[in-house]
Amino acid sequence: MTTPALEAIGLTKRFRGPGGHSLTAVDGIDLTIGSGEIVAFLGPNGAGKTTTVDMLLGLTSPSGGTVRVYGEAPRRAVVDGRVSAVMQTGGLLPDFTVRETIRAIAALHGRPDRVDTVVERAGLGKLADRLVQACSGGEQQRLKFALALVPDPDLVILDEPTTGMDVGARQEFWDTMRAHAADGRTVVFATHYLAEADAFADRTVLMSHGRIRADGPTAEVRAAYGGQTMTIRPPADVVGVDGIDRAWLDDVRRAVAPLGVTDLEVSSASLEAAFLALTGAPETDPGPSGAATYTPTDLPTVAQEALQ
Ligand SMILES: Nc1ncnc2c1ncn2[C@@H]1O[C@H](COP(=O)(O)OP(=O)(O)OP(=O)(O)O)[C@@H](O)[C@H]1O
Repeated sequence: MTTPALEAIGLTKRFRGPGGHSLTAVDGIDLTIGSGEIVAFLGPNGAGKTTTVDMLLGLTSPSGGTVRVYGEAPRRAVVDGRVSAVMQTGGLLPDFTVRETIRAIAALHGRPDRVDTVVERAGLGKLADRLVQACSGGEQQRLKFALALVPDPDLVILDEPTTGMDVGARQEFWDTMRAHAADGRTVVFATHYLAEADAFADRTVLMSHGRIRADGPTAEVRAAYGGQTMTIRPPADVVGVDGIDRAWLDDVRRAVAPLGVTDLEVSSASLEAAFLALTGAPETDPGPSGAATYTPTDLPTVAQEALQ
């Protein structure tokens, strides 16, 4: 059997919280990630993602449980260049250029041969001679990614890697990441962005309150927790400037079929629906767009049956 990239058993981290109370940030996580997987850790603020990542990298010691990276202690795997990370925090030297920064880190790793490859892989060719202080937040984030690639790691761990990037930069970043993963590398990233997990991860591990709430192929996590979504187009006379008439919507909740609804569409719910269902966040109000979306749990059984 091949050694997994990551294996955590009963991984736990407790902190001393305000007033001396113990706070369990990570609560007995079991997790195995194989080589070549792209895995998203998805969860709201305070779910325990960063604490988990810190333990996977040996930056903080678990209060309980074990973690192995390619069968080794995390610190050993980092020293051996098998794993590297792009973290939320961690500074860059503002007076260095992008290339000088990469050269310095490559020298530290004894890998000066990697500079050109890394500049190209991270798409930094045009920025190579720019001072770090003149780079945007997104460009600096990309530079951090480049630094993580210097030791040619088998596993890259990224904590909120696209923070500060606009939509275009985010897209470019993930294109780069895909190219990196294409030759069998393992990528694990923590994110708040549901769309990123949906678009880039084969597998999603959904965390809240320090526990894993769901773990599986991203499409399955979506299907299991998001169920299905029904989109309806109401008759024109019930749509006003303020949106769809509330009384009419109540009627729809009671019985969809007799009300002249057309263009009934049933589709897979978004990962967002899964996320909301799991984290217990309030449901969004149907906007004034003239169309309304409900999860089946909103609807009476009769309406759900009509959709089967
Ligand atoms: N050093 C620390 N001391 C005390 N409590 C901490 C410490 N680090 C994290 N925590 C607490 O542990 C919990 C989990 O935090 P963590 O940063 O792992 O969550 P997260 O999912 O990464 O959140 P975010 O998405 O906001 O980064 C939170 O309640 C946090 O306040």
